[in-house]
Amino acid sequence: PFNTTMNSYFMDPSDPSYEICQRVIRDMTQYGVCVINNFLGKERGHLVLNEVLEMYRSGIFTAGQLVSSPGSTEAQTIRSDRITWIDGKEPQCHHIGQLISQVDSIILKANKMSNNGKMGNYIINGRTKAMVACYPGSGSHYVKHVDNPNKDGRCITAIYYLNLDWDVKRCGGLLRVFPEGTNQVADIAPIFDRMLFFWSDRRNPHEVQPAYSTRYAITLWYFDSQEREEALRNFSKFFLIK
Ligand SMILES: O=C(O)CCC(=O)Nc1cc2ccccc2cn1
Ligand SMILES: [Mn+2]
Repeated sequence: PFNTTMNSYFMDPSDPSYEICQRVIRDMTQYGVCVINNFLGKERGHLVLNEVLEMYRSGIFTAGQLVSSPGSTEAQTIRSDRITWIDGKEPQCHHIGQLISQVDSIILKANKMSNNGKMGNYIINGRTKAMVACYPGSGSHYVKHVDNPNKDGRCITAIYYLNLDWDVKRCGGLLRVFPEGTNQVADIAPIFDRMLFFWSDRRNPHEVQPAYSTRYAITLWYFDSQEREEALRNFSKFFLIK
């Protein structure tokens, strides 16, 4: 039901369209998940994809899961994506940077527009860097997990998919979300130019099923100001400054 079919061609980055923000607020409030297709439009979507392909070719991606015993095959059992973190200001990431600011403006505008200026009772004031991930496609997957199980401050997961002609029957790589409190699952194909938002906490355990083609995605996590501040306060007590 939350799988929107609206076309939201690339909007003016400084002022995302009102209806997109309304859609995000409605779906996040009702389902905790929101899918927007044709997020950037074909042309800009391809420009972002080309930058990601170029990065992957340059070999800056690292194995997703750093395990204690290096070289163990354990990484393959938890997740086998290859990732790299960027802030979008790197010279060869201009269009990825534009995507990031487009998502920023939608999230921040939706947060302001939602009732009492909070969306899901959060006040969003920051985010992580962008994590560019690639599943190499030899059955690579990600076991069921929660992004933020212990209140580290992240409240919204935003994932932009880049995979042309993706056919789940042939390529696998389905993102399956298990929304808390219902036995309904949400199956989301990682198709080109699709934007996905979901609450990062225990409401949305999810897994990536084995992928048999190379599968690219760019993820941002948005912080709730209060939860983040609390997390940093708790975290800092581990570093007693003499
Ligand atoms: O690509 C998708 O459809 C989602 C994949 C996914 O869940 N990725 C992911 C990646 C993560 C990397 C570091 C820490 C937590 C993480 C949680 N989730
Ligand atoms: Mn995840």
